[in-house]
Amino acid sequence: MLLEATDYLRLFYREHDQPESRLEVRLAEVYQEYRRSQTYWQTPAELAYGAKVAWRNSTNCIGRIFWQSLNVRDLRHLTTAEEIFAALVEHIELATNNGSIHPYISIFAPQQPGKKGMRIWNPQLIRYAGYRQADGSVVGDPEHCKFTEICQHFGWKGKGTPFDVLPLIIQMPDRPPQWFEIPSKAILEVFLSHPDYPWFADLGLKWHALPAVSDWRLEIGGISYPTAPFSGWYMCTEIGARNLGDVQRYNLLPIIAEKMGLDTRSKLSLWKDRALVALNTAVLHSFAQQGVSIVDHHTASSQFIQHMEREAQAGRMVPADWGRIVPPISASATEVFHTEMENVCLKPNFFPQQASYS
Ligand SMILES: N=C(Nc1cccc(CNC[C@@H]2CCCN2)c1)c1cccs1
Repeated sequence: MLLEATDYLRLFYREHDQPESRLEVRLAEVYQEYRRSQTYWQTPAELAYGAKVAWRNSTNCIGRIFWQSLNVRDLRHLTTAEEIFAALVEHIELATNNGSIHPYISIFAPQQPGKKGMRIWNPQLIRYAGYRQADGSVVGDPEHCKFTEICQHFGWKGKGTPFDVLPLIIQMPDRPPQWFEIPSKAILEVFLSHPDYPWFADLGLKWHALPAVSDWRLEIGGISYPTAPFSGWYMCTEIGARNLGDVQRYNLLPIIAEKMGLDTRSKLSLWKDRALVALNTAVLHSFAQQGVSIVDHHTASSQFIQHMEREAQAGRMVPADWGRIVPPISASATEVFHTEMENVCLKPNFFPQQASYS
C-alpha cells in the first residue's frame, strides 16, 4: 500500500508541477499516519485528481477525452444507508441535469484495513427489472432476473412492466442490506421513435438517460473505495446494439426486422444488420429530439483518437483494450478499429469486484 501511495503522490505532485520539497513533506505525513493506522486520509484534491486519473486509465472507455472535466463529489463522511441513498438520488439529478448530462462520480467511505467496505448491490444506479414468467419468457431485462428476485425477496414489489426501475440496495459494513425506491421524478427516460418509420413509436420502447456504474471499486494510491458510482452519457450502440439488441437482453431485432418488411428467414437479407442500424438511428434521433446527451460511435471513435494524440503530447501512452473500445456495430467503419492499442493496467483505476450477493 505504501508503495502505491508513494507512486500516486509522485504522480499527483508531478502533474501539478509542485516542487519535490512539497512532495517530501506530504510523504513524511503519510508515512507517519500509516505507521499509526495502517492507512491514510487523502486530501480532497488528491481524491479528486485520483478519480480523474482512474478514468484516464480505464482501458474499456472510449470517452476518455473528457477525463479532466469529471465532477467529483467527496462523500467519504456519510455513515448511514439513508443519507447515502439521498446522496445517490442527488447524484442522479445533478448528473442528469435535465438532459444536458455532466460526468459525475460520488466517492463514499474508503474500505478500512481488515474490514469489509460499504457496497451498493446494484450494477448501475438505474437498471430495469426482469420478471421470469411461468412459460420461461421474461418481461423486462433478462440480465436482471436474479437481482429482481433478490429485491422481491426483500419485499420490493415491481409493477411488472418491461421498464420497472429497480430499487437501490445499500449495505453498510457489518449491517444487513437495505432497499430504497428511487423517486421516478429523478429518472429521465427517452421514448424511442424513428425518423422514417411511424410504426416504431408504437413499439412502446424507451430507455433511461443516465448510465451510472455502481459496482466497481475505485483504487487510488493504495486506498480502496468500494462504493464510488460514476456516471456519464451513453454511446448509442450501448442501447441500440447491446441493451435492446442482444438476444439475451430485450432481443428486439426480429420484431424490428418484421416491421421493416425484411425476410428474416434468410441470412442473405442481412436483416439483423439492417434492424441494428434502424434501432441505433432511433436511439440517436430520440435522444437528440428530447434534448438528452448521447454520442454516436463514429464521433466517439474520433474523440478517442484525438485523446490518444493529446496524451502523446503530454508524454503519456493510452492503455486500451481494443475488444472493448471498438464499437459493436460498424466496427471497421470507425477509426479505432484500425488503431494499435496496448492493454496495460495502470493505477489509479476502477476494478470490477465480487458481486455482493451470491
Ligand atoms: N456510457 C457509459 N457506459 C458504461 C461505462 C462503463 C461500464 C458500463 C457497464 N458495462 C457493463 C457491461 C456488462 C459487462 C460488459 N459491459 C457502461 C458510462 C457509464 C458511466 C460513465 S459513462
